[in-house]
Amino acid sequence: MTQTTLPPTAPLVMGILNVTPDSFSDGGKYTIKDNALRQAEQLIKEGAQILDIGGESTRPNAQPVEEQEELARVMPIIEAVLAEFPILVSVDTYKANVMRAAIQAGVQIINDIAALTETDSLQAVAESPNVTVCLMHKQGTPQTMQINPTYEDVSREVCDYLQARAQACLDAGIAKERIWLDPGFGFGKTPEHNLQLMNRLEQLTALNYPVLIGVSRKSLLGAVLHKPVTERLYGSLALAVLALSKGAKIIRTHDVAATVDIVKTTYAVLQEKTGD
Ligand SMILES: Nc1nc2[nH]c(SCCc3ccc(S(N)(=O)=O)cc3)nc2c(=O)[nH]1
Repeated sequence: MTQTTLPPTAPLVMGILNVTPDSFSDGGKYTIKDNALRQAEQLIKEGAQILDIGGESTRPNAQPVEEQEELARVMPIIEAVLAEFPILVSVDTYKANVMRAAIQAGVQIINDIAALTETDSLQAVAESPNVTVCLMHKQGTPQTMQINPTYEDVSREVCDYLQARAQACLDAGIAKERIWLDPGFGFGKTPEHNLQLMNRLEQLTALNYPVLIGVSRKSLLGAVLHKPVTERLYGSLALAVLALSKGAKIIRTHDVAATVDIVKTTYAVLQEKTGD
């Protein structure tokens, strides 16, 4: 088959919209619909190209949320954002029926931390003709993943897992162009594991799928900077620049305006063009 080499597209910025009471770093500021929509508007104003809407916190030790509760949280926001704003929407869920409802409502991207391994989720995405899916690596569950993360070679094992999950999608009839990969920073990794994954990110981008990275404000930065989540912007930007320089294509972040500028700047260097 002749490979059509498409012109390189600028990396995308995915803004985080948590609609969870105990969300990772917003502290549940945006649990009610109008607050969530105000935050959506803010992220779009700052230049986000994608809004990632999640109804269940998956940070370490977070408690799972029942399907009905997750639907009640995310669906009104998904429907309102899709109706009001010209922006791509992803839903951060591992539940097949939440995926189906979100796809039905018109989301363009499924962001699955479980890489379509949960019951019926691969089928839910395969039923759609065009939704994009981000397959993320994690070891264990939010309740267990940080107890004692262990690998022989974390970069190799993460790449092998994601390649296998991508193959499962291809076998289910999901086109290669619809698949993104993500190493899952902080999902069953020690700080050293996260540093190795970042330092060897080329191993993942070499698989030739768009790579999404989510390092915004995560504990790797706490381990390096010894600062709270509210003071990890500069470290988050440093990691984003490194990931972009290694070929990452989507950056998931709380801090959209700052990330938009480092994406533009890094991309200008990589293209040797100002972008005007
Ligand atoms: N594709 C994709 N989706 C994501 N959704 C989330 S929610 C963040 C959960 C969390 C918070 C904090 C830590 S920690 N202990 O490293 O600070 C780990 C996980 N993240 C990601 C990510 O990366 N990719």
